[in-house]
Amino acid sequence: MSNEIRCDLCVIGAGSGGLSVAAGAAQMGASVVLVERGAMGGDCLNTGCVPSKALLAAAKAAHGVWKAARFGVEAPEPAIDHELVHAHVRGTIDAIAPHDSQERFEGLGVRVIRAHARFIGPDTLVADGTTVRARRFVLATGSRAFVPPVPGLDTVPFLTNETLFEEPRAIGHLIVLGGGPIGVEMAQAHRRLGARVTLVEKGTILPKDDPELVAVVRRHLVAEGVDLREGTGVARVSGGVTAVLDDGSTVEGTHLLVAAGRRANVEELGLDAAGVELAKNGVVTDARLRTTNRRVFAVGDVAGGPQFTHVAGYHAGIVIRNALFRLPAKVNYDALPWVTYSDPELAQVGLTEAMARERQGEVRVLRAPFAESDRARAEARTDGLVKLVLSRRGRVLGASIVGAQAGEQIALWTLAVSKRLHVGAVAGLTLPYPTLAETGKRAAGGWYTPSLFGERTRRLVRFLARFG
Ligand SMILES: Cc1cc2nc3c(=O)[nH]c(=O)nc-3n(C[C@H](O)[C@H](O)[C@H](O)COP(=O)(O)OP(=O)(O)OC[C@H]3O[C@@H](n4cnc5c(N)ncnc54)[C@H](O)[C@@H]3O)c2cc1C
Ligand SMILES: NC(=O)c1ccc[n+]([C@@H]2O[C@H](COP(=O)([O-])OP(=O)(O)OC[C@H]3O[C@@H](n4cnc5c(N)ncnc54)[C@H](O)[C@@H]3O)[C@@H](O)[C@H]2O)c1
Repeated sequence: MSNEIRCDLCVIGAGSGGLSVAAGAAQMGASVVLVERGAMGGDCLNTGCVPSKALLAAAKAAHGVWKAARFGVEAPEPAIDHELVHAHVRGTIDAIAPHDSQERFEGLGVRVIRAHARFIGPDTLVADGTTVRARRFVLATGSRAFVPPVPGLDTVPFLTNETLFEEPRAIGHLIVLGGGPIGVEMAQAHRRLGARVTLVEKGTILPKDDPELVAVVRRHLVAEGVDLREGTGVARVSGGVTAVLDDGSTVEGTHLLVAAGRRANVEELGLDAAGVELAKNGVVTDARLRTTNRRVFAVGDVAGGPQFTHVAGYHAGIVIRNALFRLPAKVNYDALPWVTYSDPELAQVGLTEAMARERQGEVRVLRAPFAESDRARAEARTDGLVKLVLSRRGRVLGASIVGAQAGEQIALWTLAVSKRLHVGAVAGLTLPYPTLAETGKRAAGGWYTPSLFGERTRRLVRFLARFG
């Protein structure tokens, strides 16, 4: 039976971006229709952030047992029950799912349609026989794993983020194709859970991060037994599963994980009919996240920018201001943080040293190692570094942290970058002792070291001492 709905806002995709737009708009009084063809919660909840972080937590627990002897705690070799690990991953998703559920959104007043959406005109789409006419649309259709044109890949079984977390059995030898955040996180997780792992990256791992800090992550991966092959791609695959690399070597594995980047979901959406133009990986958007059809906005992975859940949430705020309040809010990624949840974690906000030098020419770089942190020593987590990139006058342009809880520590520096603070704002803080965050303060203090402990200060102190 066909019917027609008119609404203020129609959101396509119930992932991180679409749910944030729908929840915000509905609670602000807009009439909202949300169309989702798959599971509510999208990639992040079902096949991305949540299961990967749950798996990493299990892997960290196993690693903790191996490391316990370092503290004088003798423990037998950890036995991994893969079905229980899988149950933990599933249980974590299930615990979060109600927040993203159809019931919750209907409770907020959102009309939810569980079907594939396709535009049939610039202001009309159809989903499961329902025609939706909306004042504004939000495209939040996300992305999926990019499968590179490697010869033989169409003949062998391979895993992606969509199937990896469904595997309840032990993996013998995992070959990971791609050394971005997915490849690195999943390589370490599986190694720690007992698999042999070979990670093949045609360039260098984590290329968007500062190489000086990436080196620390690399050292840990190798020390834990990940067979890291950088600078060589996978030339072809066959059987179940043999990978021949560009350098001529052969890797025999039991499973292959393809983690070679993402492709935006733009197919079969009727974007032609809507007048929405495609970009290289997603749709064309302006700084206000408007597509080439001014009624249609795009958020999250399909918008063609950085692909993170917190970016999708940030986009949602921009679109709500534009679409509901007609405010010309624009995206700005200057203070965008990101974290790779390897162990040690790797976190970045603002400019890396290389980016800052390219854009600003002269910059100051300050460093402090975790090895000088009393807390890091107590916890035997001394391998880490805080690196600050400052303008000539001391404004914080960027911060990079590798080490324990780097992802938590980057919050302070996100504030510093977004508020364009002088490094003295952090150097002057009193932070609780002993915390890892003190390392950041120590790095910041480096700005003052040359003048504070220099000859001029010494002369001044001696001079003032004469007055009693
Ligand atoms: C393994 C992995 C780990 C990750 N870890 C992190 C992390 O730790 N931190 C982080 O910030 N980011 C992480 N990400 C990235 C993060 O998951 C994405 O950036 C985020 O999910 C993007 O949200 P989105 O709303 O754009 O898309 P999605 O969450 O993918 O949602 C899109 C939704 O649209 C639906 N859809 C598509 N087409 C249609 C259609 N035609 N009709 C109806 N519905 C449609 C899909 O079914 C899907 O539910 C990770 C990603 C992966 C793969
Ligand atoms: N912690 C997090 O926030 C987190 C975690 C996972 C994913 N993500 C998001 O998901 C996105 C996708 O992650 P990803 O790791 O799939 O992609 P990516 O694009 O970041 O990395 C893919 C890597 O695969 C390599 N590669 C491509 N083809 C290859 C080949 N034939 N042989 C060898 N190497 C090859 C590329 O050189 C690249 O380094 C990330 O960019 C990130 O935005 C975020």
